[in-house]
Amino acid sequence: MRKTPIYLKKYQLLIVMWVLASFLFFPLVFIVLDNGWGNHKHTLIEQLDSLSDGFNHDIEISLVALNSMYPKGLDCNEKLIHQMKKFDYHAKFLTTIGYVRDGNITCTSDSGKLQTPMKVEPASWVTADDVTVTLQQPIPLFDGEEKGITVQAGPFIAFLDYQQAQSRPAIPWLKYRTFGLVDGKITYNYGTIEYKPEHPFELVTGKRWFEDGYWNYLDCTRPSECKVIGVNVLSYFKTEPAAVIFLSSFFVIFFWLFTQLGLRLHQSMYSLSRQVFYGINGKQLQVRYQPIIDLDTQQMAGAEALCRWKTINGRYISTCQFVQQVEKNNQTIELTEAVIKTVIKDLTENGLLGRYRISINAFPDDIASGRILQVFKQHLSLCHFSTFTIELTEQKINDLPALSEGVRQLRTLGFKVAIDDFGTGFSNFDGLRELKIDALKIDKSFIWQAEQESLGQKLVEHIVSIAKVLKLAIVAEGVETSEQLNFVSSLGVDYSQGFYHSRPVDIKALAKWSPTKQ
Ligand SMILES: Nc1nc2c(ncn2[C@@H]2O[C@@H]3COP(=O)(O)O[C@H]4[C@@H](O)[C@H](n5cnc6c(=O)[nH]c(N)nc65)O[C@@H]4COP(=O)(O)O[C@H]3[C@H]2O)c(=O)[nH]1
Repeated sequence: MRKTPIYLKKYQLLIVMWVLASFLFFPLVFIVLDNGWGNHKHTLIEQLDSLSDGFNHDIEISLVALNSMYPKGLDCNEKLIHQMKKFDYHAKFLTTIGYVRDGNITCTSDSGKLQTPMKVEPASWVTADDVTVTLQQPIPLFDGEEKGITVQAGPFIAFLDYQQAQSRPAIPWLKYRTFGLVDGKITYNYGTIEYKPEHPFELVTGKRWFEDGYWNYLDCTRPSECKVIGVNVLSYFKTEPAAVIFLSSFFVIFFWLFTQLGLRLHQSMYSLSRQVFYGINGKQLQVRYQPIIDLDTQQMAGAEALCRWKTINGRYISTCQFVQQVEKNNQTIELTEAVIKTVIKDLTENGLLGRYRISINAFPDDIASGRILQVFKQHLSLCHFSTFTIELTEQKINDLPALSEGVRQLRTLGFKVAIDDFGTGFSNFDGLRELKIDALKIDKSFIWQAEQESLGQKLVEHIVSIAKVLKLAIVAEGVETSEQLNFVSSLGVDYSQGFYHSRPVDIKALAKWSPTKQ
């Protein structure tokens, strides 16, 4: 038996599809953002590089040049202060150059000779060229003092000019900041005002989406320096309506497509063909029994086993529709085996095995191939074979010689074989003779016409006379009224089956069934 697959409800499937759609849609948002600022990327990096070059250039020109001009240990004099002012004036990123003697700043380009020399704080880092960086160095400013980053080379110390290092970007949604690095620690930083990613060096993976409202890009290609460029996502979408239109159209298309796909999937998941494929099992398949009355004794001679099948939603569908689907799915033997197993179980549990003759519907091809016989041999002991009748519909006969052989084998082992719905298929004498069956079941459509004088009546009479010639037992199927019953009885029909006697019932009801109770 096949394992029942998971049947997702419509809303569950749609949720799965929408999650999938989001997985595909969000990369698109990244692509749009990436494209949006990608055009400006090179210009921006160039600008940042030139800022950085300018900054390094300032240090080089001012400090290194002053160093080569003035050795250590000088006293501050007018000439030195004047030189420092000159370099300070030309430097763009530096402000206030000072002279250090014995660990104290003794004069600066802004304040001249200091009344009280200012102590140089311990260096935060010393670079390979013996340049020291101090992060919290007090600096004399007007009457008071300010703390800032200083770079010291030799006796000269310079303060980073933050006014210069801060700028407003030309593109409102692009922000940037450059960080100087010594031994992996931040020294100076400059860039767009307000934009200071808190942990820029966690971004080493490259791009990370939505860090503090920015889509950040990290560029650490230069030694001792990293640039972080951020796209302000909200302001980008506010200023770029084309991107918004593009993304919203894609959003609608994506979700519409995936909704349609989900609905289609749901449809095929619940298709009759699939449900039948997995649904020939004890949960969905049941067997009902319709009594067959012996018209001589007026007693129940046996019953026909008729299957009932419900969908996974618990709705019963017409047996004919179900059987047709079983044939389309090539599951005929699977169905017959399931019915046979249920019938044997039902009969055994209710002490009816061997008490009544039970008719089982079978597909002619399964009889021809011997599969039916195999199934019976597998599930039932040989001594009970004679209490079963195998019914086959003449409409479905494909290979008459093979079927005759199958029928012969069944009968040899004790089964009775009957032709079901007789009159609706080939109904010819030669065929009947070749098959060597035991009984004929007259199709209900003829029985229903037989009440008044009609062609139907003549046909029933004709079928009965054929059956008698061939010495076959005759069953009238679909008997619904006393008139129909009287008519078939008067013709000498042996058995009657139909709603007049009983509708198909479950095994418990069959066990209690008696013709007088009806
Ligand atoms: N209106 C009316 N109907 C009556 C009356 N008496 C019996 N019937 C119905 O006629 C059908 C008789 O079975 P069938 O000719 O073998 O026709 C069966 C048989 O060909 C097929 N079938 C049913 N169960 C199985 C099965 O387990 N295996 C196979 N292979 N086919 C089956 O499906 C067909 C339809 O089965 P059901 O829907 O159960 O319909 C049953 C039964 O309920 C009556 O007085 N009035």
